Amino acid sequence: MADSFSLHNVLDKFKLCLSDNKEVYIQYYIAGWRELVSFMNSLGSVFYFISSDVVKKIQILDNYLTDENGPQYLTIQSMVKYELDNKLVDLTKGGSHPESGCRTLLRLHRALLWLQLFLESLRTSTEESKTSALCSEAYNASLAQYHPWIIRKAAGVALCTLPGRDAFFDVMNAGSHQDVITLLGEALPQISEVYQITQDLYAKNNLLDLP
Ligand SMILES: CCCCCCCC/C=C\CCCCCCCC(=O)N[C@@H](COP(=O)(O)O)[C@H](O)/C=C/CCCCCCCCCCCCC
Repeated sequence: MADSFSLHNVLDKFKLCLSDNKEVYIQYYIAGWRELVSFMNSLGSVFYFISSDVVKKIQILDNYLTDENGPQYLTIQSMVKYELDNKLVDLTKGGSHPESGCRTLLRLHRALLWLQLFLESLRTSTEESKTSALCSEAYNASLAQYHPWIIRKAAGVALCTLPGRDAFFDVMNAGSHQDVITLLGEALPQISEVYQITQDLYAKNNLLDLP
């Protein structure tokens, strides 16, 4: 169990993502995902195949951020411009840039929609709600369409092991259940704004279907 995990940490990172002119800082975007990985690792080894994929994608983006062209990766907007201007994005399969920043971030971006839907359903859930059902519904409405059958099946098995609603709220480590619900209500619009800005940017540049 990651003792230091708190829902506050996740939400703080996503809050820091937006610059004054509404660009999305990659540094904080991946920091938010790191917090989520720490949460997922606390749920047990059955989630390892999911968290290891997220860790791999965080690492790819972190490498871009810290290499010599790091300043080009300050925000998602600057990354898109830099990679497209320099033909560093494979628009079809089999090119020479299979792990571009744009493609890698797109995978996390799609997962951010899942997170948004899941947290919103948790916020409005009742004591009878089952986290596994809420999580599956959010998954089916977002990420599942991009995953092959075998991944969807494995995700379904993992989701069955999720703790119940009360335990889940406790693991979020953000006060009483009412505190968690209030916090989610305050923070979800910010995650949603980060999602929407990225979605519009990718749509404008025809990047939503990168292989
Ligand atoms: C305090 C917050 C409460 C909730 C926190 C939950 C923490 C969740 C952290 C991460 C969630 C899932 C992120 C999944 C990212 C998937 C990226 C992806 O689509 N990768 C696939 C494609 O990659 P490429 O091959 O094209 O490079 C890859 O094939 C997928 C591998 C793993 C399977 C992903 C299954 C997703 C299941 C979603 C449910 C997550 C359950 C979390 C439990 C709360």
